[in-house]
Amino acid sequence: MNVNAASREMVRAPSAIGTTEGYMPGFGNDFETEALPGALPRGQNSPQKCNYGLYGEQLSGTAFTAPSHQNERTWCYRIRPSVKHVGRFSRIELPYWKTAPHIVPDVVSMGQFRWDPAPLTDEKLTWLTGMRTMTTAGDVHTQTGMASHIYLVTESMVDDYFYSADSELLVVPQQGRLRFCTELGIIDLEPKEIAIIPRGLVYRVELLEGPARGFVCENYGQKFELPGRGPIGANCMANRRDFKTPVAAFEDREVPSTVTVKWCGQFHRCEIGHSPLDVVAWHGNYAPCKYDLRNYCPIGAILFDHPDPSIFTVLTAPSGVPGTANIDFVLFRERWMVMEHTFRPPWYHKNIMSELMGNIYGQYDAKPHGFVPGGMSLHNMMLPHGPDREAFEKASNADLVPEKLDNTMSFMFETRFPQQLTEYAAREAPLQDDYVDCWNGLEKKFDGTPGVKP
Ligand SMILES: O=C(O)Cc1cc(O)ccc1O
Ligand SMILES: [Fe+2]
Repeated sequence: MNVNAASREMVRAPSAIGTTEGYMPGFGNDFETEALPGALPRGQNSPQKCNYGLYGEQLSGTAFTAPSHQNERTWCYRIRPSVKHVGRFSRIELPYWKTAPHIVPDVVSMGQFRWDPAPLTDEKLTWLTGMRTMTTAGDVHTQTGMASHIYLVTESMVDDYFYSADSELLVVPQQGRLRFCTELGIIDLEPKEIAIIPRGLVYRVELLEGPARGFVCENYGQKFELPGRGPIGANCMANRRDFKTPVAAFEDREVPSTVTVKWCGQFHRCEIGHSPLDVVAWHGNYAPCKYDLRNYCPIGAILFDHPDPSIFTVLTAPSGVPGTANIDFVLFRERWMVMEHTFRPPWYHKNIMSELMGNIYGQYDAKPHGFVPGGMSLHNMMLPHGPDREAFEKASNADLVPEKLDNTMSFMFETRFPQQLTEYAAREAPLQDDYVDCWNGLEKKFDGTPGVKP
């Protein structure tokens, strides 16, 4: 049966009761969904013959023997097994997408850096050709560390599919709208939302509204999960119910197509005669999802002092050392500042973790100017940083009435590993050569006499 041969639209499962159209709620839930009635086997994973002539196949996101609360896998019922979606591979180059370990001779990564937004372009760029690595950390071969990228997308991937064996991708759009057509369903993504694309999942990215620009955290390590809330309790921060996983969708397209695989930092491509997005039904807990950052409920200081930014963690990817993340994804969004007798912006500090930040929209309190939407900054391991002079003077002299920080959304990819700049970040991207001067004007106020100084 060729249900959908002529159409570019995938056949999507009807949404179940209680779901937003096209998505099922919950983070890490055990989902089940079918795009054709009866396609999902009942009561077992491997029937002798699957309905509709489908093939059963398991996608394992954790070791078979991972503890049950961490164990993630999904059972797919598909038109062809995945092994028919690959042929003979040949290596291709995507020169702007780099992988750790990647240390460029003559590029100095030790320091504080800031970039203006990567300029939008008329050049034809897809999700693959438009990916530009800014930093890498750790080592993909040992499944530790991460890379940060910016993407510029001006055209859709057509009959061209991709998966990363190296990593899960956390996508943070800043401009434009993208559609991720994946093996497990369709995710539409726009600024103020994020998506998680699991390791090994095949997809193509279509441009819904362009040009599109955004940030990506490529996680080589253990998957992102929700942070423990400790004494905060069972609610607030990111709530599980606000994550959305797509319902099953498939296409039965027999056209010349390509599949590109990222594997240990190299890219390999093969040609096949059909779309690999042919999963008609699936069940399991290893799946892509999206989350609307406007649902993030920040917790903060309600009397005095400025807490550590870990209170704003949306997602954390563990490193194996308890409490020390491979990556924390941290969100600085709209919130009230009410602290009394307090310097309210971030304090001056040096951090063993390295801090890669991006601005989605608005103004960030520690850097009122220069850190602009689409821009990025890096405060690398144990390099001091904090508010610029303007922010310091303003906050030191402000009338401490309750104040709403409005129209602001920045984020941080914070990793336990030092981040190495790519050649692109150091030489091609719009690096602000004068960034460190933002602290130059900080005055010596000390004059040896006691008392508060102007
Ligand atoms: O450096 C930054 O701007 C990020 C940050 C914010 C904050 O509120 C406290 C510490 C911190 O590193
Ligand atoms: Fe910081």
